[in-house]
Amino acid sequence: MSALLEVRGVAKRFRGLLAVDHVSLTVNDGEIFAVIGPNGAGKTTLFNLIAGVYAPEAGEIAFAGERIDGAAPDAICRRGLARTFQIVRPFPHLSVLDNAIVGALLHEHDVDKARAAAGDVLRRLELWDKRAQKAGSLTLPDRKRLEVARALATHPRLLLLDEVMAGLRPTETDRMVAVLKDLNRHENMTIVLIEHVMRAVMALANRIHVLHHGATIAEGPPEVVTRDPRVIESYLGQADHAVGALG
Ligand SMILES: Nc1ncnc2c1ncn2[C@@H]1O[C@H](COP(=O)(O)OP(=O)(O)OP(=O)(O)O)[C@@H](O)[C@H]1O
Repeated sequence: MSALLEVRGVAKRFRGLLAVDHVSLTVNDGEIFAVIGPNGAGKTTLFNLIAGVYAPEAGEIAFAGERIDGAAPDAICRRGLARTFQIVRPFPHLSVLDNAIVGALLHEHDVDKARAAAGDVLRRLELWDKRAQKAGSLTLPDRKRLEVARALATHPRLLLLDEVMAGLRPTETDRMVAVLKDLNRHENMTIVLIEHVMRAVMALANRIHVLHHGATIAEGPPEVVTRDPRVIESYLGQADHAVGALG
């Protein structure tokens, strides 16, 4: 397996607080890689560094062998690295289809082709029947799926998913897990997900990276990481997470 994303010793500080403390990780082509950790551990800030929202104060980030740290978010997205946001942000007054078209137009300047590509993505995410609905009127599970659809419409090689299971019921979580597994298996989509829903992490991830106070405390296959005493103490020991992880 070859490395698609390499993060080497990145750091980011907010007013003296080291939110990401010299973190390194490598995500291989075709892998599903999870980043977990307690609230405030630095997971979203790490995504923001990878996606170009912030430039790291230390370290380097390479995507497909080329440095991307310090590049603008749209330039990084154009290279094939798409992300969703923890707080879903579709354009509420646009239809579901138009939201997906906006994503597709990043690579495809022909509007008809962008529309066709957006339609493919909406069918895959089971949103085609709702294509004419305003995004703002969707239920939470549908908004979460639209967020993934918008990222996918940009035609990425790597998807960064920030808590796409949050607030979903178990059956809706299972649906999202099935969609992501299908994308990974049939499109060879590499996926990095931040996720608190351990049932989904265990069902999806090849490897898990654990952050605590901005720093890495463990990394490895799910069955190893979830037995690591430091991970149990800092994160999985919290009742909410233990149920899903160990049940
Ligand atoms: N823009 C910002 N300005 C100041 N502090 C910030 C900013 N963004 C994040 N932080 C702080 O950095 C730390 C890491 O936050 P971050 O959102 O990356 O954690 P997280 O692991 O994603 O948490 P959660 O699971 O709650 O989403 C926290 O202490 C947070 O308060």
